[in-house]
Parts: sequence; structure tokens; C-alpha cells
Amino acid sequence: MTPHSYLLTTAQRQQARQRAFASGISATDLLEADGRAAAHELRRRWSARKVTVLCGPSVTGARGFTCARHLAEAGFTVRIAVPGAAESASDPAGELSKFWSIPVETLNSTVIGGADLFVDALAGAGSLPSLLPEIRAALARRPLIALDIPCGVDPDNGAVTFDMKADLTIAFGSKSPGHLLLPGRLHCGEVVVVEGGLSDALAIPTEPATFENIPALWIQQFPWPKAEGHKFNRGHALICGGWPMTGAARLAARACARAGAGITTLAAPSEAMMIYAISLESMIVHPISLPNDFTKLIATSRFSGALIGPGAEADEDTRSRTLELLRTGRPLVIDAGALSAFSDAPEDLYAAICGSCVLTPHDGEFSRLFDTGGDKLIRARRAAARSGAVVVLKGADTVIADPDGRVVINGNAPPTLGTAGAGDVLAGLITGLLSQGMAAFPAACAAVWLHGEAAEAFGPGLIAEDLPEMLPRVLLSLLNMAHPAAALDQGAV
Ligand SMILES: NC(=O)C1=CN([C@@H]2O[C@H](COP(=O)(O)OP(=O)(O)OC[C@H]3O[C@@H](n4cnc5c(N)ncnc54)[C@H](OP(=O)(O)O)[C@@H]3O)[C@@H](O)[C@H]2O)[C@@H](O)CC1
Ligand SMILES: Nc1ncnc2c1ncn2[C@@H]1O[C@H](COP(=O)(O)OP(=O)(O)O)[C@@H](O)[C@H]1O
Ligand SMILES: [K+]
Repeated sequence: MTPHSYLLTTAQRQQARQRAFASGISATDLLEADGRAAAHELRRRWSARKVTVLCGPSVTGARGFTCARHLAEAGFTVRIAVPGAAESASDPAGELSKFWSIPVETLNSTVIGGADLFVDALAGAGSLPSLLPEIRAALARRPLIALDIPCGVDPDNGAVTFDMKADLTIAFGSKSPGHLLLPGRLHCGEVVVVEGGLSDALAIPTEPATFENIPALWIQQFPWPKAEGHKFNRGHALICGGWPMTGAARLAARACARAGAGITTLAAPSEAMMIYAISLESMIVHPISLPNDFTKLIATSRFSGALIGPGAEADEDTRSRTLELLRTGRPLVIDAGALSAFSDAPEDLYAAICGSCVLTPHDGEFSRLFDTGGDKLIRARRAAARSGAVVVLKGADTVIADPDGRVVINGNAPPTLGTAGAGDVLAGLITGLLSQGMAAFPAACAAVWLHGEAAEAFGPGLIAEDLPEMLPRVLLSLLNMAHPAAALDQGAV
């Protein structure tokens, strides 16, 4: 696990600062390093000009002061503005003020008029009722750079209480969940992580940990084809096909094969046999007509991973097949209709889950099975703990939760993925990786990342059919990343 994929909550940041103090580092040392790093990042992007730094009564505000001084030393014309009385300026260590040569002014339209650039160091200042509409309008007319996180965005869950959008956000050491979760992410602009005063070693939080979905988390477990491999030992996936909706399972099957499964078998309702057989040339299609055909198939097939749900009716048949698959103890992805089939008795599903199992609900499916209270991280973590499965709670900010409490937030998915069948492709991708022996949590994280990359690489005009066809290109770039990364044994999810 690389330190830079950790997403720190406010409490975890405070704990890290306490660890730093205990190791002999002073608050001033930390703030100096943070302020200098922020000023350096600003100078990399803008030449000296007029900048107004808005400082709140918090550690972020104190970073604003030190950043302001470093900018002034570099030739910027700097003003400092604080909401409320100027005496409320933040000096948590009680010793920063001796460095301030810049007068502290009360935030109003005059102090921000004429600035070319604004720095928002107001985070943690609450909802700022004192920020009048004319001030907000002025701030919107020039580049606005937030330190830590834009004012009004909750760093722990991305909730937004105040409408101020930054063009650039400078985070120190690592990001927070609020930089990735919606709607917060939409207020951050570009997010850049600079090395501040806290070393990576001090910043690594105690459990439960939350991470950004980057390949370093799972690349070492990615199942690349082996020289001695053949189609029977590379992974044999079983995809349960639906009828009359056949597109969903076909999309999933194609993605599963592209993810590297050596054999992909379709269990197809006999009415749909021809549709599956004609559109999936490389796949083996088993007709299911009699009630026990499915039971016979799973008893005889040597599948190493299965998928049920895409295009399936949310009925008793789907429910009993899902339970049958779970009883085999083999890796299983449960999606769409197979999730909804348990709406009336989610406990039956939780009780049957064992071994390697991934649930892939969108919000609608999630609400049929799980408690919807709390923010997205809380919901996903609780659902994984409750069900014993890895839960992929989909959306623009997909959250992947392991029953052990670890959570990964995905940030690479473009909005073009909001197209029918995109979720079916994702379910197929996860199944392809599971069938090759990848563990459920890293497989789910890897699939969500590949899905986002594939959509991004295709660009505008995307339909779900395009996603499996983009995978070869995305896998090639992942392979190029894998070689240097494999040399660094950093642990993984
Ligand atoms: N080509 C094919 O064969 C295709 C087949 N497909 C198959 O169709 C089957 C039905 O799947 P489904 O997801 O379309 O419908 P369903 O389970 O009724 O849930 C929708 C309800 O949930 C709610 N909702 C809340 N949040 C949501 C969110 N983020 N994303 C989506 N919905 C959200 C939403 O509430 P609303 O927005 O209306 O308030 C809505 O009422 C399934 O088997 C699937 O595999 C499709 O994959 C397409 C391609
Ligand atoms: N605005 C968005 N930005 C990024 N990803 C999105 C967005 N909307 C949907 N997605 C992704 O697209 C997929 C949609 O899946 P799902 O809701 O199951 O649709 P379907 O049933 O049509 O396949 C999910 O992986 C989801 O995370
Ligand atoms: K779906």
C-alpha cells in the first residue's frame, strides 16, 4: 500500500499531528513546511502578482498565513483577509504572529477588490455566514486556490454546505475522502498533493483505512497470463444469462473474457440459446431448459468464478440459483436482478454468503438490501460488514468496501459511463479477474479502475459495447506500469 493512496479523515490528520508533536516536531515546523510547499506550488503555476489570502480560524488558516509570507517573499503583492474581526486570526501555536509582516484585514469587498488570485484558507471555518454574495461573486471572477479543501466541503464525506468552487486544491501529504466523494469533488477543481511537514510514516493512519483507487493498491496481484498457462488453468468463468434481456449478460461475458478468463461459459435459457451462441463466438453456451439443468451444469462445470444477475428477473428462480452458486463456495459476483431477488429477505442472502463474493449494487439496488443511513463510506462499510461480501457501491464516486473495514474510493470514472449496460460490463470484468484467482477486494478495485480507464480512453460517444473493446489498450498501459511497480514490495489490498 503506498502512503499516497491513503485518504485521511480530519480525526486521522489530528492524530498524525499528535504523533508528530510526540516525536519532537513543533506546530510551527509543520505549518512552515506546509505554507512553503503551498507557495512553491502556486509559484510554479503563476508569476508574481496581486493575491489575497483568506484565512479562517483553523490550522488551514495558519497554513494560509505562512503561505502568504512565502508568497510575499517571492515578490507577490499579498493581502490577508479574515472573516470577522482581524483579531480572530488563527495562530494555533501562539508563535506564528512574529513572522507576520503583512497586516491582517477584515474580509470585505474592498480587501478582495483588485486581486488577481485568491487563496481560500478558510477550511474548517464552518458555513461562513459572513461571506456575502458580493464577495462570493468577486471570488468567482479570478482563479481560486483552496488550501486543504475548499471552504464548505466536509473533508470526511464530501458533503457541501457552502457553494464556493476552487480551480485548484492543494492538499498536504495526502488527500481526504472529501476530495473524491461527490459533491465535494466537484468543488475542488484540480487536486494536487504536495509534500508538507508531516512525513508519510507519521501520516499512515490507524484502522480502518480508506484509500484512493490507484493501481499500486492491486497491481501486484493482477493475474497476467503465465508462460505455462493454458485456457483450462487461466480461469474458467460461468456467466448466467437472462431472457428476454440478453444484452446484459452478453456484455458481461465479453468483458469477462477480455479481462483474461481462459474460458467463458454461458448458462443460457434455451429460448435465447441462439442469440448467445451467435454473438459470442469464442464462448461455450449451455442451454438451460429443464429445472435441474442448472444444477447439473454447476455440478459438472469446473468454473472458477461465476456471475449472476445481469438481465435476470428478480424472481424465485434467480434467488434459488444464486443460493446454489453460493453453496459451491466458489468466487461469485452478484449483480442487478440477483441482488433485487433478495429485496424481501436480505438476511437470507447475507447468511448464504461465504468465501469470495462481490455485490455490485447501484444506489437503487443497494436500498433494496441495506440500511441507507449515513454517508457513502459509512453505508458501504456497514453493508460489507453486514453481508460478509465485498460491496461495490456504484456511482460517479464508486466506493468499494471489504468486510474487514478497508474502503477504496474510485476517482477515474468519467460521466460517459452513465449509459445502459456499463454496470453489466463492470460485473463481467470483476468475474473475469475472480475466475483467474484474484482475491475479491483487489479484483473489485482493479475492475472499477479498468472500467473508468476504458471509458476515459474511448472518450465522448461511449456506449457499453465499446468498453470491452477498449480493454486491450488499457491493459497494455497497466502492463507497462506493472514492471517497475513489481520491484517495490509495498504490500497491497
Ligand atoms: N442491454 C441489456 O440487456 C441491459 C439490461 N439491463 C438489466 O436491466 C435490469 C434492471 O436494471 P436497472 O438497474 O435498469 O433497473 P432496477 O433494478 O429497477 O433499478 C433502477 C431503479 O433504481 C433506482 N436507482 C437509484 N439510484 C440509481 C442509480 N445510481 N442507477 C440506476 N438506478 C438507480 C432508480 O430510481 P429512480 O432513478 O427511478 O428514482 C430506478 O427506479 C438488470 O437485470 C440489468 O442487468 C441494464 O443493465 C441495461 C442494459
Ligand atoms: N456520472 C457518472 N460518472 C462516473 N461513472 C458513472 C456515472 N454514472 C454511472 N457510472 C458508472 O456506470 C456504471 C452504471 O452501472 P448500472 O447503474 O448498473 O447501469 P446498467 O444497469 O445500465 O449497467 C457503474 O459502474 C457506475 O459507477
Ligand atoms: K447493471
